[in-house]
Formats: sequence, structure tokens, C-alpha cells
Amino acid sequence: METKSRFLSEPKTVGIVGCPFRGGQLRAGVDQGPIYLVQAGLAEQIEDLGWKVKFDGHHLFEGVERELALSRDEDVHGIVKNPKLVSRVCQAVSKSVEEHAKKGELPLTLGGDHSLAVGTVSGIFSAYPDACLIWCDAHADINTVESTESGNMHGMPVSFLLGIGSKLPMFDWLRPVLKPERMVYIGLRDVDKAEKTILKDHGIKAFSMHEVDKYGIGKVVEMALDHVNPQRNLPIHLSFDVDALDPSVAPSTGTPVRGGLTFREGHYICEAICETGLLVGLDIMEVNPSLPNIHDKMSVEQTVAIGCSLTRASLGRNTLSCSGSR
Ligand SMILES: NC(=[NH2+])NCCC[C@H](N)C(=O)O
Ligand SMILES: [Mn+2]
Ligand SMILES: [Mn+2]
Repeated sequence: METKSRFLSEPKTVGIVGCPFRGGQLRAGVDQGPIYLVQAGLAEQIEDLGWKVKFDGHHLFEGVERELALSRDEDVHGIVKNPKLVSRVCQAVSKSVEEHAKKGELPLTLGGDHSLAVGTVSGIFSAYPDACLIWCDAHADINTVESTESGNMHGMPVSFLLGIGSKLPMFDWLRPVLKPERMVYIGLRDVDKAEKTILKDHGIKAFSMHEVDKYGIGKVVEMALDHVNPQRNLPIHLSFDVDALDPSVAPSTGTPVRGGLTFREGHYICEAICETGLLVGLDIMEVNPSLPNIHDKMSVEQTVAIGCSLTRASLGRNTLSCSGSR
């Protein structure tokens, strides 16, 4: 059963936006995530599902490593680390994502750390102002410039997109494209105290692991869609942080938290969103092939393989159909 997308052009095309970037957090290696995902054959796997794939190499983000080396004292705002760098990279990503989306292609952004979502979500909402956002993550990533305890920008993209907290001058290109009622979380289990207040004050809907246990993943995804997309007629962007999955399932990530989604629960979310025929943008974030330890080849292969299979599930792998049965 092939669902035809209401928003994408024919032939259905994925534009891969490879983002080897780690400036939104401190652990080395997450910049290698997109490289491993592509090397594992992700583009070919998507083609096997019947999509056309456009990929002309990863973003280069000239000078990132040099800036990261300098940034310790030069690129800081209070305790926020690398804001200029993150802004520059996200602006470039936003542009790529918007261009693909405006051509009727589905941008698939491979991270890299989750600060990149400032770029992906702003790009999607520029092309589809009435889109909604589904954020799968152990974390809420909604700290503001004031509330962040770590200063790591991968814990802040949602507040930037909503336009809450004080604005950093280097982000003057960014419009607050997102409204609190247009987004929903699935998988949360490690939310900072200040973030809990922000979620409550802005009335943001979240299905934590508690709700996943209580209702089951089928019901949770249905309730999440009812919240952001009651008529099932609006474009959907899915931002998937692989740490939403349990660390036993996806160990190679920078901020693992136990008690996460099972393999099937993670895939079910992607399949159910795919079935709506409304998916217009996808992020696979926070795959870090140098963790938990660079010699642990099994963990790395397992996590990279899951990044690929979540993508396939989102793009129409159907267990019972004859084509694309992987
Ligand atoms: N994208 C992520 N893995 N985010 C983790 C964020 C952790 C913590 N809440 C912070 O703000 O630093
Ligand atoms: Mn996370
Ligand atoms: Mn995240």
C-alpha cells in the first residue's frame, strides 16, 4: 500500500543534507555521523524504496574546526558556547532545506548534533508555514539562553525556533517560525527543571516515556497526531534524535539516557508518520560513531544501522509489501 504524498512532487525525491557538525555540544565524533550513515548505503537503501535521491556531498561548513579551536574564549555569549558558529551553520542548513522543500523534494538532514534543527525546522517552515513538528528525543532541547546549565546549543534549538528567551544578535536571520501548539514531543525522560517550567508555561504537549508505557506507542502516536494535525492534512516535519531510543538499542550517542524507546517503538513512530502521507522533512540526529568508545565496532554499526532503518521506516519501508522489504 503506497501512500501518495500530497505535498511532494513526482518523481518522489529525497534531498540528503549531510551535516558533519558538532559545535552544539562538546563531544568529538558526532560530526562523523552523517559520513557513516551515507557510507552504510543509506542513499541506495532509499532508492530501493522507489525514491529518487539527490546528494552531492556533505556540507563543508568551511573553517568549523578552526573556529572550534578558537571558540573557547572568542565565540561565547554568557555560558552559551559557539553561538556564532552554530548560527552560521544553521543558516546554511536552513537554506538547503528550504530549497529542497520548495522544489517538492523531501529534505533528509543527517546530523551532526541537534542544534542543526534550528536550520532544518526553520527551512521547512519557510517552505510550509502551516507545518507541524514532531520531536522524538530523550531531551526537550528547549533551554533558553537564560536557562541553559550546560551552555551547549544542542539543548536549545526549540526555544530559538519558538522565539522564547533572549535573542542572540548573531541569530538575527532566524524568524520564530514555530508556535507552541504546532509541536509535540515523544520519548522524553531527561528534562531540566527550567525546561519543565517552559513546557508548562507555553502549554507544549509532550508524551514522555511514562505515557509510552501507560498507553502504548500506537495510542501515543495517534494522540500526538491528533494534537498537531487533527484533520491529518498538514505537512509534518519529524526531528529524530537517536537518543530517544534506549541506549541498549542505540548506544553511539553523546547524551544517552536509560529507559528509552525500544527498537520497535522507535520504528513504529516513523512508520505511523509515513502512513499519513504528510511527511515533508526528516532529521536523523546525534549519531556519534566514536562513542561509547571508538573501538566498540558493534555499538557503532548497530547505531548507524538504526539511523538507516529509522529513515527507511519514515520513507515507506513496508514490512508486508513486495518492494522495498528491507
Ligand atoms: N540534543 C541533545 N542530545 N540534547 C541534550 C541536552 C541536555 C541538557 N538538557 C542540556 O541542555 O545541555
Ligand atoms: Mn537528546
Ligand atoms: Mn536532541
